[in-house]
Amino acid sequence: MLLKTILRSPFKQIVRFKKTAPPLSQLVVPLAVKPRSQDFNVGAELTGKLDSEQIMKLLSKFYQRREIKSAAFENGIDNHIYHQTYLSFRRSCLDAEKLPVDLHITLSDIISGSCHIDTLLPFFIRHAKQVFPHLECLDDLKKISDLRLPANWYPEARALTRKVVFHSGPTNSGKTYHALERFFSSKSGVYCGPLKLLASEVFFKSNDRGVSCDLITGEERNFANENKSPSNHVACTVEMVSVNTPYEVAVIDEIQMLKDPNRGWAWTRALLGVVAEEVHLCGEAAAIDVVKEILTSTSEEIELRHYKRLTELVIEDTSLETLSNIRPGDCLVCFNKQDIFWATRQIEAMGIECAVIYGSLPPGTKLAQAKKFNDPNHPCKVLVATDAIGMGLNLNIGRVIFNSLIKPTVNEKGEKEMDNITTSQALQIAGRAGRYGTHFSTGYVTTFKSEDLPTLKKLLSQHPEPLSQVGLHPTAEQIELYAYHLPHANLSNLVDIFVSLSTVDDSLYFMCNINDFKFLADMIQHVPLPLRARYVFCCAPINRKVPFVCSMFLKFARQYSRNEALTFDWLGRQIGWPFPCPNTLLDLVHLESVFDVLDLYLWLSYRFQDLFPDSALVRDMQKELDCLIQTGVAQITRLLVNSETKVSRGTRQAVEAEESQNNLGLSKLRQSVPIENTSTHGRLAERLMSEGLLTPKLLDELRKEWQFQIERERPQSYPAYTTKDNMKQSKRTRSEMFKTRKLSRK
Ligand SMILES: Nc1ncnc2c1ncn2[C@@H]1O[C@H](COP(=O)(O)OP(=O)(O)OP(=O)(O)O)[C@@H](O)[C@H]1O
Ligand SMILES: [Mg+2]
Repeated sequence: MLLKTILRSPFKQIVRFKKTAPPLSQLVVPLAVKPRSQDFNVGAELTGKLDSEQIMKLLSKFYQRREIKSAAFENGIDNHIYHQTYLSFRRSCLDAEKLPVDLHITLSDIISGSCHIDTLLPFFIRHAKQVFPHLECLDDLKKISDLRLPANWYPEARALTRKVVFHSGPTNSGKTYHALERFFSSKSGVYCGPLKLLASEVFFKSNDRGVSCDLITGEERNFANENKSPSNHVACTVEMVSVNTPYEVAVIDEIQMLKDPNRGWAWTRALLGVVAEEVHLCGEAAAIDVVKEILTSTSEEIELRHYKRLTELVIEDTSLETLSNIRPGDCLVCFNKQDIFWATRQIEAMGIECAVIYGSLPPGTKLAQAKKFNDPNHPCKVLVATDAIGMGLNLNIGRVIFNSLIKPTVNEKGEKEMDNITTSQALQIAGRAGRYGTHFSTGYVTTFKSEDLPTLKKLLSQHPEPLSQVGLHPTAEQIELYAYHLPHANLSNLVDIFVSLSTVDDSLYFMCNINDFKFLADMIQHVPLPLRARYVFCCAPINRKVPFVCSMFLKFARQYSRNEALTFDWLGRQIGWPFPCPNTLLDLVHLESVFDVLDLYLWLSYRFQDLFPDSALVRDMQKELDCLIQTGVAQITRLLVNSETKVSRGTRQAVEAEESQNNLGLSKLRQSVPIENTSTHGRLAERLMSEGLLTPKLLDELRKEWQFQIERERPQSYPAYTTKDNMKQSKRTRSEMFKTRKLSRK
C-alpha cells in the first residue's frame, strides 16, 4: 500500500529551491569602510586621546537604546543592518587614530558628559550608508523597480489605439488558422509563437503562399529575400518580437502562456509592446478576462471570436493496460525520457517501429520523426513522445494515450513540484488527436493505466482555470541602473535586490522565475565582463541541468572576456568535433547537449558578432550533428541494447568513467539508461532519495513491499518476456496482429 500511495497516487511534492524571498537586508552585502588616511590625529590634538574601554562601554549603551533603534528604523535600517552597522562602527571607533575629527570630538564630549549619547546617531547613520550604500539611494532604487505600470514601458505601442481580436476556443478549432489568414492578407505582419518549430511552420507556410516572410529565433535569422533585406512579414519566437517595428497585423499565439512562471514575461511584453494596428491573440478562453483587465491600462478593447472544435474528441471507456493493445495512429505520451526509452524498447520488441519525439531533440530530428510518422506510406505508425508535441507539430495522431498523468514542473516561486498535469495541459495534449485535415476524422484519448482514466476524464471535462496573473521580468536597462547605484554588488545580488525592492501590481502581475538567470550569473561571476555583456550572457536560454552545456557556457564567457574570438577551430577543439555515430544512449544524450552548445554559440553570435565570427560554419556543423542524432534516434532500440550491455557488463566505476568522459552527470546517465523490471526499483529509489522524496527508513519499508509486488505484478504490467523463444513468439504474433489491424483501418 505504501508503495502505491507514494508512486501512484496523484501526490503533490514540493521541493523548495527558494523558500520565501529573504528580506532585503540579508541580500545586501556589507562593504568594508576604509579608515581615512590623515597625517596627524587632529581630534586627539584638540580633545586628547580617547580611551578604548570607555568607547566600548558607551557604544554598547548606544546600541541598546530603544530610541536609537527606532530612529535607525526610520532611516531604513532594520535589525540585521543595525547589528552589522554596529559591529563595523565599533571597529572604526576603536581605531581612534583614523577617526574623523567631528566624531572624535563628539565621542570625547560624550565621555566627558558634556553631550548626550544620542548625539552619535547622525554618525551611526552616516556609517550605515557607507557599509550599506543602498540606504543612500533606496528611493531611487524603488522607483527604478516600480513595475506597477508596465504598459508605460512601450511608448510606441501606446501612441496607437490597437484593434485587439481574441480568437478563443478549444484545441484544433482553427484559432491560429483564422489569425494567420489575416496575417497573410496584411501588408506587413509579425507572428509570435511559443516554439521555434511553430515559427518555422509559419515561415514556410507564408513563403509557400507567396507572402515573403523572414524567420527570427534566438539562434536563427532566415531572410526570405536573397539580398538579406528584411521582408514585411516576420515569424518569430515570442521573446524575439520587436517592440519598435510597426506592423499592420501581429499574431500572438498560445496567449494563455502569459501565466507561464518562466516565460510568461515574453507574452506580457508582446501583448503590451507590439506596435501593430491589429493584434490577434490565439488561445484558451481562460485568458480573456486577464487580457481585458491588462488592456484597460492601455484603453484598448478586445473583440472576441469563439470557435468550436473541428473534429470530435472521444475519451475511450477503457485504458490501454498493455502495449500489445497499441494500434496504428497511436501516440503514447510520457513525461520523462526514461519512460520514452523504456516504452520504445518494449514496442519495438513487438516488431512495431516507433517514431520518438522529446524536447531536447534538435528540430531537424523532430521533423524527421514527425515526417516518418505522418507519411501514410511509411510503416512507422506509432509515436512515443513527451508533451513536447503539446504545442507545435502537426501530427497524424488518431489516439493519444497518457502513459501517466504526473509531471514535474517548476512553479512561479521556483519550487519543483510533482503534480498531476493541469486541465490546460491535458486538453492541449489530448487535442493533438484527430487534427482537422488529417485522415483521422475523430480523435481518441485514453490512459495507459486504468486507475488514471477517471482522473483524465475529470481533467478533460473541466475548463482551464481563468488566469489571474501574468508574468513580468526586469529589463536590462533597469538592472543597469541598479548597477550604477550599487557598483559593488554582483549581478546575481543586484537581481535579488531588484526583486526584493520591486513593486508589482499583484492583482494582475507576478515576477517570473529568475533562478536560471541567477545560476548563470553566479557561474560567471569571477569572469571579468562588462555589465551589459554579463547580463546578455545570463539571458542565454540554456538548460542548467546539463553539465556539459554549463561548462561550455563558462568557457565561452572566459574566451569572450579575454577578447579572443571564438572561432570554428577553437569551438571544434573544445567540443571534440567531429563525432562518430552514437553507439549508446549516452552518446546520443551527449550529442544532444553538443547541439545545445552550438545553439548557445549561435544565440551569442547574434549579440556579439565580432567575437563569434563563424556562425555560418557552426550552422553547418549543427546540420551534420542533427543528421547524426537522427541516425541515433532511428536506431534507438540498438542504442538501448548497447547501453544496457555496457551497464550490466561494467561495474559502477566503468559507468562513471564513461560518464566523466562524456562530461555527463550521473543523473543524466541514469536518465538515459532504460529501466527494466526489478532493477527499476533500485534506480528509482536512488533517484527518489537523491531528490529528497524518499527517506532511507521509508525505503526499507518499501523494499519489503517490492519483494512481494514484483512477483505479483509482473504479468499485469507491460509484457515481460522470460525466455528468448517466448519473446520471439510474442514479437511475431504482435507484429502480425498489428499489420492486420493496420490493414483493416485502411
Ligand atoms: N477553415 C479552415 N480551412 C482549412 N483548414 C483549416 C481551417 N481551420 C483550421 N484548419 C486546419 O486545421 C488544423 C487545426 O487548426 P489550428 O491549428 O488553427 O487550430 P488551433 O485552434 O489553433 O489549435 P491549437 O489550440 O492546438 O493550437 C490546422 O492544420 C489548420 O490549418
Ligand atoms: Mg493554434
